[in-house]
Amino acid sequence: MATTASIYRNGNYSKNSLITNNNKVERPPSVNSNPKNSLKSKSLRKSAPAALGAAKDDTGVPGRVRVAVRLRPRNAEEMVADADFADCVELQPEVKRLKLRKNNWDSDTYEFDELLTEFASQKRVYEVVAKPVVESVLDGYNGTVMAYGQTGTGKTYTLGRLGEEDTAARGIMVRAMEDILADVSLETNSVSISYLQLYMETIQDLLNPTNDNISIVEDPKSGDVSLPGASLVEIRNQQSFVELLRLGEAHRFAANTKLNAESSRSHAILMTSQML
Ligand SMILES: Nc1ncnc2c1ncn2[C@@H]1O[C@H](COP(=O)(O)OP(=O)(O)OP(=O)(O)O)[C@@H](O)[C@H]1O
Repeated sequence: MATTASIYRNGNYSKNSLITNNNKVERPPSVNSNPKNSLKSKSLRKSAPAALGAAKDDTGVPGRVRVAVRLRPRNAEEMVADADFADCVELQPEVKRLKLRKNNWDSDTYEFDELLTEFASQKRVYEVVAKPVVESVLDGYNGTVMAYGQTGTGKTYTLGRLGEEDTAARGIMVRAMEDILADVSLETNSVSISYLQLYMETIQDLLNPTNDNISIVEDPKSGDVSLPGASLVEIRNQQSFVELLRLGEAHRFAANTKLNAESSRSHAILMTSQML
């Protein structure tokens, strides 16, 4: 099970979106004090009458973190083992709740903004989770889409699939850039990306691997966080974007885990900026 969080915030001269693949973190990441370009913790709400009331009141509050959960289908190994997710997870899409069964007599229920079952298409996931953030970025706000979950739960699948053989499999990054490029004129605007990985406490440039210790700079006055050492590459068209993603992916640190033969092992961060 992977969760995705979407955040929208006001921006200044440029419009930025941040798409991250947050790997193997046991606890939600800490909340950044800077609202712009920030990675924020997901707001899992345990279902209780008061919490449900608060969630309804929250709807439409600008800048609120929205959290969706996606259940992936069983993989080949799980099929062979005849694993049954229903033993521990029950999705209740009509009320957007997920029940985690601890044992036969004890369970916890959580409420999400969106629940995506194993039958949810990549298109549906994009439209529910990321499209609103992309639209908000095109309106001049900063936005972040973050995937979070245990190894093998489908973060890379959800965000990073290029969908070259099967266009229906295109993930959030490819679909987001398609929508950005459909909206802007590259004759008058410029769209650029940085693509990075966070591994073993250092940030490496996936578009220029020799640049392997990028520092994080925080403006003491505004609290804005930036990575001045990261390559910023201008996008000419969708094809050039996909080529950069492929280049970056080739530089990503990967190794197998017990649960995923092609585990990414690092946090990937794609940043796009649109300059007016
Ligand atoms: N919704 C889905 N539909 C079909 N297959 C999926 C889905 N989600 C994930 N998978 C498959 O499950 C496997 C693990 O997915 P993925 O590599 O995206 O996990 P991950 O969370 O990025 O793992 P890691 O953190 O180890 O990098 C892959 O083979 C992927 O193709």
